[in-house]
Amino acid sequence: MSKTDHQLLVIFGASGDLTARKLVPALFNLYVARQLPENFAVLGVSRSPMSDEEFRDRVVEKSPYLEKRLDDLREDYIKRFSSRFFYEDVGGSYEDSYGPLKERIDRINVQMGTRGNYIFYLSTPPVLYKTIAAKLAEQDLNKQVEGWRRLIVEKPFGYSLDSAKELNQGLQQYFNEKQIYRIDHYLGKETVQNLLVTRFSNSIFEPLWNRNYIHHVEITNAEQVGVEKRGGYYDKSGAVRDMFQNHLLQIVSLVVMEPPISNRPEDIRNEKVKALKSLRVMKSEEELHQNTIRGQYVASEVDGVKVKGYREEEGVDPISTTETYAAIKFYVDNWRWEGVPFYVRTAKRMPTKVTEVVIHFKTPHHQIFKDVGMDNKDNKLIIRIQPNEGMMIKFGVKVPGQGFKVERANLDFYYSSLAETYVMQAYERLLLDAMQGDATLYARADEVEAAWEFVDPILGYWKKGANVRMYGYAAGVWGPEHADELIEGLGYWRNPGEHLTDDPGYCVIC
Ligand SMILES: NC(=O)C1=CN([C@@H]2O[C@H](COP(=O)(O)OP(=O)(O)OC[C@H]3O[C@@H](n4cnc5c(N)ncnc54)[C@H](OP(=O)(O)O)[C@@H]3O)[C@@H](O)[C@H]2O)C=CC1
Ligand SMILES: O=C1O[C@H](COP(=O)(O)O)[C@@H](O)[C@H](O)[C@H]1O
Repeated sequence: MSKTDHQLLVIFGASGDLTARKLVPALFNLYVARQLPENFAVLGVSRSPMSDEEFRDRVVEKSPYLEKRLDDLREDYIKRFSSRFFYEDVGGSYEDSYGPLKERIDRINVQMGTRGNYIFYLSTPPVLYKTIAAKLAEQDLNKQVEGWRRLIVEKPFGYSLDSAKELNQGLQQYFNEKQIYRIDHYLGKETVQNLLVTRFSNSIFEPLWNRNYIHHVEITNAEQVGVEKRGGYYDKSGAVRDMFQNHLLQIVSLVVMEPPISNRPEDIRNEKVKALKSLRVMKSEEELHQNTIRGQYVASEVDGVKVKGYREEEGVDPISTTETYAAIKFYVDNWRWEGVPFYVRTAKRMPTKVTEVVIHFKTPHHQIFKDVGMDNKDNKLIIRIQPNEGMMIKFGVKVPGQGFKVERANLDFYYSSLAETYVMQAYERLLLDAMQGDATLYARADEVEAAWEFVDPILGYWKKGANVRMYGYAAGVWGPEHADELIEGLGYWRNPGEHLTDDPGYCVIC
């Protein structure tokens, strides 16, 4: 295990939702698992005035997100964790001098023995990222003189290719790329990392991982919830910016990439960039029309409960044209993937929460059991990212008895079977990596820009509006039916249930 230096984590936007709901619970789990360094402190920064005690109450001692865990622990243990938290407000805006903040950081550094090692975590609205970086630099807080300095940036990384470039340049003016950690919480998921291990630590998958054996690749990211309380943010974003440009293209890059020469961060990230750059950018309106589908959930009833339509959600424009469903078909222009279609969809208000990658293998070239087999004889590898994380291979076997009746069987693995292994949540893993200076699971500037290169024309085409349909779909169904037509030759998506084995095409041998 890598060594974790003594350090101070400074969170900008510390009065916000992300800090309370994700960051502090992740730090707490690391603390309980004894993964935090001995000298570790957190300084929360926001505009709201708050004392250290009020901040400690809010994010630790009276936090609804820690409530259950705290009930099981001794009070002095919780107090010890909580006493590492401090708070400083930056006045009415983030634009005033950070002189007082620097003095506070210096004092905490001495008091807590954090040796000048600072992580600055930007969890504010993104418009402030560059300002905060500039203000930190004004106080030399970007300079690695006595300790190291790192900057973690929350998504979204831009709103378009141009704004992403502007943001990257803005940050790189003050921090060098090696100091910048762009967080994508999907990369912190064990099962997403397992894509690398499955592909590159086995000799049985990689020889088949190409156009000769793979018919198509299907990736589904479905959420049961709607936009919840984030309507204001989501309406300016939509499914493509919120999920596809970042999380799903990160998954695509891991499926598509060539084997890296080592597991060093830069070797892996170089291959991911190459993968993203090889996605065929759709240019003509015809291509965009044929290969992209957008939708929006409408009011309906799910299990007898009335569910609001997207346009009725709080913070959403009643005539909004923001998509809550996106399905995109595309190709990858390189030696390995030429001619293999990728189908990727993401949506809110689906029947269940599930994310999975399905590799559909080609049917055998010469089929001697054709007359006695099943309707659909393709082999599949299903990689379940969440929930009930695991993997399953579908293959044909002979039904015992006379003749050659073929049935499909499953070979499966569930992460839950590794019962003794503690599986870290995404933010735990990513925070710990940044604390240890490991950027493998963070997005590099060129990765983000390559993803935007692919996404920009889709959003541009949709924005034009004319002739681009917005399909309504009832909450609780698998999106617009029209999306099935995207999958040529198959005509339907795998609409998975909560469990890996929930599949209409699944059949046991009886
Ligand atoms: N919440 C989530 O689940 C996720 C959030 N993110 C990203 O993380 C970041 C933080 O998200 P979240 O915590 O939900 O955001 P919040 O809306 O809860 O706000 C975060 C902080 O920013 C400050 N703030 C809000 N509006 C302004 C403003 N106009 N000017 C200056 N400061 C402002 C607030 O503090 P104060 O008013 O006290 O200064 C608050 O502490 C965002 O970039 C978001 O996109 C990414 C993934 C998931
Ligand atoms: O980044 C985001 O991710 C969540 C989904 O994350 P998951 O880990 O629960 O799959 C999504 O709800 C949110 O809209 C988006 O901003």
